[in-house]
Amino acid sequence: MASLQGEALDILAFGEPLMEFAETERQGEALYLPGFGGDTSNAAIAAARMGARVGYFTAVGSDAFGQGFLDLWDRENVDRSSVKVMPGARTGVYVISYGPQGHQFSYYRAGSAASLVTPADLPLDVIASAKILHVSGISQAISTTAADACFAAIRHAKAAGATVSYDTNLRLSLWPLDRARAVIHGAVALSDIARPGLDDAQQLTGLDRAEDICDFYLGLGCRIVALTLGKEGAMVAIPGERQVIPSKKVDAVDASGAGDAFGGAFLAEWLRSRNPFAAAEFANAAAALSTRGKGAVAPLPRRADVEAFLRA
Ligand SMILES: O=C(O)C(=O)C[C@H](O)[C@H](O)COP(=O)(O)O
Repeated sequence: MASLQGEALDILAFGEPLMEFAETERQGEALYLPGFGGDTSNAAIAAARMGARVGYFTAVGSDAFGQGFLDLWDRENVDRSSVKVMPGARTGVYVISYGPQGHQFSYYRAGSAASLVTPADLPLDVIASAKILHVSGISQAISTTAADACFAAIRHAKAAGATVSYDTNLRLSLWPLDRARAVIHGAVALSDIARPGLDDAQQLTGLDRAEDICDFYLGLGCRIVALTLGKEGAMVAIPGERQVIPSKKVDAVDASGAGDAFGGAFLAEWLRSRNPFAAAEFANAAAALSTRGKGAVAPLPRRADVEAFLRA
């Protein structure tokens, strides 16, 4: 399904999709499992699997991986009618490898189609009609034109009365910390929902404690902070109230994409209940279930899986 037939979107996400190759082994030989990644695309699919009406904006190359994404979004009920296909450009790629510290990402994305997006490419009508615009630090790290396009999209969404959600997703192999901090915090200050992860936020803010980090992002002007704490769950803060929402235990295989599973499920559930604490409990369950298989998208649960898990 290329378009949700003119229905207004709950969520429009904007960023870079990346073809994924996740390291595995068969009979002692290294093997790379193909899959799909890219933080905002992962979050879009996670939200669509939870029943939200979701669209995605980016540019893909006129190559096999770009076509693979168009087909994926169609299968996942993600409206991709505003996605640009750039002739002669390539779709980015990343490899996930696993070591004692968990997963590591290697990128093959410089000059990718998504990094060539400029503010002039933005689908302004779609942005203005969605309830939530979701972007991330990675959406802004990939190029200066993409960073500018994110700022322009955020301002356009705000002017139309939409909610802006921002996942800080710090990737120091894409940009240095000082520039990342300036851009990410500039954008978070324009956003309503901040979605940092603890490790990223400690580097970005120089603060150690989750409570102080939540206060910092509320101080930038966000209405809701949903700070993920890895295995500990999440801390959710709104002005005047803060709660730790403990994680759900599962036998985890791979945490790649767990932050995006949380983010997509959080937005989908928050739109239904407008209760950020309940949304975080739901999102914790979705994130836990997403760690039971390798790769970012394939193991993402559906709403029925999350509800059954929460009842069990
Ligand atoms: O690194 C990038 O640029 C990507 O988009 C690749 C991955 O798909 C996400 O980074 C996964 O994100 P997490 O949920 O934080 O594990």
